[in-house]
Amino acid sequence: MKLVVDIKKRIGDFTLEVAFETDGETTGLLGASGSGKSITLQLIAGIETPDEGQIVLNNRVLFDSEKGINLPSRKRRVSYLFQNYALFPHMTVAENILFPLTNVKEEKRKDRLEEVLRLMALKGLKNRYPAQLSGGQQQRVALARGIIGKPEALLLDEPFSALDDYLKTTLIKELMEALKGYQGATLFVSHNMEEAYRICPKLLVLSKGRVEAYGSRETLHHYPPTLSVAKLTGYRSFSKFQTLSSYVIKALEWDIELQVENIPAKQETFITIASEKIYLAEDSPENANIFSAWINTYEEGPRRVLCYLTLKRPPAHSKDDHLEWELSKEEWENIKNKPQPFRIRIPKEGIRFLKE
Ligand SMILES: Nc1ncnc2c1ncn2[C@@H]1O[C@H](COP(=O)(O)OP(=O)(O)OP(=O)(O)O)[C@@H](O)[C@H]1O
Repeated sequence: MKLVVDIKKRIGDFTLEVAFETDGETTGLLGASGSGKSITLQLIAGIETPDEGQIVLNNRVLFDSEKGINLPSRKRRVSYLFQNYALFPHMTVAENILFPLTNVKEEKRKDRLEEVLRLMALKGLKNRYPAQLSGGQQQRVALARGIIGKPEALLLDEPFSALDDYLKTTLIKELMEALKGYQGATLFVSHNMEEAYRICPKLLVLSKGRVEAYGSRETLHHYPPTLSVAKLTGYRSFSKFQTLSSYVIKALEWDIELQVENIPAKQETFITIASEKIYLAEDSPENANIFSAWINTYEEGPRRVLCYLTLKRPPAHSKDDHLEWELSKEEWENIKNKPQPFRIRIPKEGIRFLKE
């Protein structure tokens, strides 16, 4: 199962120009608001038409501007589920879900219905009307309707945005199970990195209508190529830097010299450090990249504590020059009453160079 997209579309001042290929692995579409995620899905679904390019699904050409091919939505075998899913109010849950299954024998329809009702945790609700369902249940009916016809591509535009956290987690698990057996190409738009990470082995990051990064979730998390991808993937401390010698840089915001493993490329102008990759220096035999740090403020979560460090004696700092340090509750209990400053260590291998 393969989806190949190489398209261009101008809408007003906005230009979308994206090219990527996905296989059976679910791909998460991330990017700031207005970066072109929804339009990309609409172009693949056939709701909008590209100005130029090609869309090919499992060797079937859905769109080709040069050959003049533009299959209508209903013939694409693509299911597009968007935020404002519309259920038919006068139809029951079962009727809504079965709606796309025309020309299918009654027995098969029943089997498929039972299968998707189970998958979407909707058993017992099949005779209700949409108005008698919660927002989350309605969303699951829409998902069930989207997959009942076994589309070759499933395009999900923030399908869980209306759900509370608990239900969201449960449904994400269920959806992951369902998608394991699903053979089609799946694109999943999300604003939430953690949600996308849990569901999607591959991530595609859009920025201003272009592909800024595309790769496995592990690669993008460990080696974000740009400042905005790093922000999306959860990095929170950034500094401009100056190269002092081959393997020594000066982080300007934090005013420290750091030994690094790699020589930065020309276009790389920022560095970042993962907040969980900072350690107490006490127990370390290493002596590179050790600094005095004061905790300025901290936020205590249920399992982790986030400290905002300053590497200069307070109060000579601004909010921007903080270095974020994430600790487990256990580590926090160990250090919270110790006198400051602490000695912290920033391992060379935890430092990442970023393009702007
Ligand atoms: N029908 C339209 N007419 C004019 N401009 C449009 C239209 N639809 C979308 N746009 C513009 O195209 C750009 C991309 O929109 P799109 O909805 O794809 O973004 P998105 O990444 O899905 O954003 P969000 O995360 O906010 O949903 C935006 O700048 C938007 O204003």
